[in-house]
Amino acid sequence: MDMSELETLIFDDPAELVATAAARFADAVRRAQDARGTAVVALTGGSNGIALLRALAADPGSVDWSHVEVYWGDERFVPAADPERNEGQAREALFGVIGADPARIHPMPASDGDHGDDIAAAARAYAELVGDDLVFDVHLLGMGGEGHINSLFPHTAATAEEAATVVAVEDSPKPPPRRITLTFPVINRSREVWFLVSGAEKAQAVAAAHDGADRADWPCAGAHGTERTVWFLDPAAAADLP
Ligand SMILES: O=C1O[C@H](COP(=O)(O)O)[C@@H](O)[C@H](O)[C@H]1O
Repeated sequence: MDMSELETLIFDDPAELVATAAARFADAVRRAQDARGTAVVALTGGSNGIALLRALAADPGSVDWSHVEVYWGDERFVPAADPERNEGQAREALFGVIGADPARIHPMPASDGDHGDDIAAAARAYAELVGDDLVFDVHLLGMGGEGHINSLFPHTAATAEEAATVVAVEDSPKPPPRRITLTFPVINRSREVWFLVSGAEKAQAVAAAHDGADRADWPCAGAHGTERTVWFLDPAAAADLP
């Protein structure tokens, strides 16, 4: 773990976890807007990441989305209409519901988009969009049982990346194999990094991250906010914590 403030919160169940994370997300956005005019966030896919967006859609007044710039931490490099896309799931859960301004929503390219099937060009284009100075107010993360976050899997070049902010992944161990992901250099300049994690199959990774494991073995151990790192857990995911 790093030196930024660490909070580990354990909720009775995933529904309570998501409801609290959504309320805190709305607060964090408001604070960022008060401080800087616009909030900048990175979203995640996965069960809790999409449930959080649904919770925000149920209370549309909680966030002024006209002053939020929305990016993604990772994406599956498949056609835009593929139901596996984090972006499509987010539109269905939230952005289509509230009629978000498309100019504020910055999805990662799809394999039938401007760059066609050229995943390297697509990753470069997203890196240009993110640039060298963008700082997320909140970067949401889901996590896999082997500790992957975004599409940063154990013992891969993407997880070891120290320079590029966005890379292409061609052989993800979790399907689909072709993905685009933000890397540690940009994740770790986020003000706040929030993990949304539930389920017994995640317990070992949660414990490894809290124990300061090597990010090559457990990528979740390498992500932290410059101001705050928050773990939103259910009891099953927290079961191996001391
Ligand atoms: O592959 C992915 O999985 C993680 C975690 O998903 P979950 O359903 O187990 O919570 C997700 O955060 C990531 O964005 C996605 O690409």
